[in-house]
Amino acid sequence: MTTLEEAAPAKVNLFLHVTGRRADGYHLLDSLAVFGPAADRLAAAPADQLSLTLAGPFGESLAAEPDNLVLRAARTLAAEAGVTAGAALRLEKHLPVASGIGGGSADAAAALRLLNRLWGCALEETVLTRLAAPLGADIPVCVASRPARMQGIGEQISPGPTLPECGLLLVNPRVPVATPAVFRARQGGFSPSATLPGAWGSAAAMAADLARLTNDLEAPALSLCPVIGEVLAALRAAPGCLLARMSGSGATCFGIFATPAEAAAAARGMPPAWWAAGGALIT
Ligand SMILES: C[C@](O)(CO)[C@H](O)COP(=O)(O)OP(=O)(O)OC[C@H]1O[C@@H](n2ccc(N)nc2=O)[C@H](O)[C@@H]1O
Ligand SMILES: Nc1ncnc2c1ncn2[C@@H]1O[C@H](COP(=O)(O)OP(=O)(O)OP(=O)(O)O)[C@@H](O)[C@H]1O
Repeated sequence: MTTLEEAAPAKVNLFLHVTGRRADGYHLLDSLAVFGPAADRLAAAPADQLSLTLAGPFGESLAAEPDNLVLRAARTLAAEAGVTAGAALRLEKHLPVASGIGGGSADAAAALRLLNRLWGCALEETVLTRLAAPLGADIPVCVASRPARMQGIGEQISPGPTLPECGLLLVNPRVPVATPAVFRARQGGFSPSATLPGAWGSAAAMAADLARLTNDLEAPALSLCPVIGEVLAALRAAPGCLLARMSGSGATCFGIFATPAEAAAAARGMPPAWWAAGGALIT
């Protein structure tokens, strides 16, 4: 039987400015999303019914319920393409849940790509991106899983600067953080949109520019989950760390390094009770 597979890489917000708020309460953002160095894996085999099983180190933190984003994405695609077949889906969960690196969003986007192939729908990437938007603000950018600028509430996607080869380290203290609570805890006004170059020639140049920008959700997330401060301090103390910041609504924080090997070495130096993954940023 044919089994197809897709990787669902972590999404990392290198900066995240909250630039405004819509009448429906959703926030307008300006962010640069990049992907790597850890991923969930989704596999699909043909079947009459739609089903989902969970595996992997974080599989037990989720229930394979109908509201799992993978199944919601599958139903959305089937409805759009008029598919009546099912699929036996298996999600291997390597990314911590509710952690600011869009694990559920990456899984949903992977489901769209995977079932588009399994069911022979042949929908263009732009169509999958449009289908993704109502499922969650982070899902459109995860469809291509390529570095991209996110604006609007996340659905306006455009190419970001050309990125240098560099290393990325992700560290999560194993404390889940709920995205709506972080947006609610935010105080103060809005930030301007960022001005970005067309390309960064080195990790150091990228880190220097990013240091002038912020993650506006870092302060509210810290107020709800103080251990984030310890994660940031550990990253800043790691040899070769050029910049440390929180991703998305937290609690995962990232460090930028000149090389993937330095990021992987720094991962081995993090406290064993935390989740850490170091390697290459997908350019
Ligand atoms: C913080 C980010 O991770 C940055 O990439 C995303 O904006 C969040 O994306 P997400 O988790 O896919 O968000 P959704 O599942 O669509 O929304 C969860 C909740 O976050 C808040 N939310 C989300 C996105 C956004 N632009 N403004 C918001 O205010 C809303 O309260 C919403 O009910
Ligand atoms: N396949 C899935 N993987 C992870 N979470 C899922 C999935 N399906 C549904 N969810 C629900 O979505 C919520 C958010 O999970 P997710 O891991 O995507 O958050 P996040 O990393 O904070 O995302 P973001 O960076 O987009 O804010 C979880 O609380 C979980 O109950």
